Amino acid sequence: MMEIMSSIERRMAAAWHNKYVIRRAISTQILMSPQSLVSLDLPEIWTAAADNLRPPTSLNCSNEQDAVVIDGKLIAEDIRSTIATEVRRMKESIGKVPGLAVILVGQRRDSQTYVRNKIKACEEAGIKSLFHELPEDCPEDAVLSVVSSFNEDPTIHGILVQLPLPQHLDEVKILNALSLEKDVDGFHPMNMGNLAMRGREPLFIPCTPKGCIELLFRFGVEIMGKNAVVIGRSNVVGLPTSLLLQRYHATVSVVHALTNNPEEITSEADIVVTAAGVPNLVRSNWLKPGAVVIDVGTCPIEDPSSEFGYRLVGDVCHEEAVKVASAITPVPGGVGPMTIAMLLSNTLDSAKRAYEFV
Ligand SMILES: Nc1nc(=O)c2c([nH]1)NC[C@@H]1CN(c3ccc(C(=O)N[C@@H](CCC(=O)O)C(=O)O)cc3)C=[N+]21
Ligand SMILES: [Mg+2]
Repeated sequence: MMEIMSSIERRMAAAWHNKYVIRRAISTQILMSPQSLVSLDLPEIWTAAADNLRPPTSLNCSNEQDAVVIDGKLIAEDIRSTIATEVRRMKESIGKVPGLAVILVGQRRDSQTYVRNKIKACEEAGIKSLFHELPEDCPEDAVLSVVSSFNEDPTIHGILVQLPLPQHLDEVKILNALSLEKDVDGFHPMNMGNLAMRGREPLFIPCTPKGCIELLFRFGVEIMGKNAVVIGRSNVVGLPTSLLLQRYHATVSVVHALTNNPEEITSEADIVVTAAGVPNLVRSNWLKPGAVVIDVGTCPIEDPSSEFGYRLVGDVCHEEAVKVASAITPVPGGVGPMTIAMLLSNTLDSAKRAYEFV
């Protein structure tokens, strides 16, 4: 009994500590923390962050309080405005701008929305974008030839093949065809391999994982030595996120559809990143009090009241989780906008590399 009590006490203390650290981080805007994956001139970003980000109205540290809802949209806007400034500086000093090519095969409505958002974000940041649309039933050669023409185009520094591709196309073959230097999604096997291996650096970190880690950095969440659980093992989110968390010295477990006791494993985590695509998968009993929860799930569910006929929900039962977690990202308005900001960041980095512009 004694032991059980002290274990509960330890958890409560940890919960309180987490909330305290995060609230203090927000109140003093540790958003000023020198750590960032957006490789821009640090002093500039951090000044901009201090100006643009408003702290939440209540900074009480009491354990009864709901989790801080991490405003990914606001942080993404801040990053995008910093990128816009960099693009302007590049244009003024060398007369060049970064260029992104987006290839969309087929007519998926969600893909069309994401692609439109990406192109709009490029425009706002002063990044040139080229959009190439191909029909659902187009042959593989047609996609490969578009990829190869963008590979050759010196004004294009990033190429994005919107996933998922239609069934008849070989995704591995198409992603392999991208020039490594232009793989701003970071999905090329060479980039992924370099992300996985110690002592190596990938040219690009995949956008969604990079956005998740950036949110942790900006909220002053310590990663080193913490238990992190990643739910999902997809090539685009789960796998690279687990690798990235290991790079920052977390102890990482990956939970997936065939895991025996996912809630038990997840409830040990200080940091939970969930990318399963299953609405309401993560309930309050999955969470350790004070955990930081990054919800990557984007499941379109039918909603006749929305103008598009659907709306996006995450993997986390938000109403329950806010009562237990210390910080949580919403869907929409959390990781999604960060993904786009990181795509622009990778495209800018790529252009800087191509022109040797510092
Ligand atoms: N090659 C490739 N690269 C990708 O990065 C890629 C992809 N394929 N295929 C699909 C997924 C999904 N994805 C999202 C990007 C932005 C939002 C986003 O901005 N979401 C907004 C809401 C958007 C809305 O309301 O429709 C939000 O969460 O607030 C969501 C999802 C990128 N993906
Ligand atoms: Mg995804």
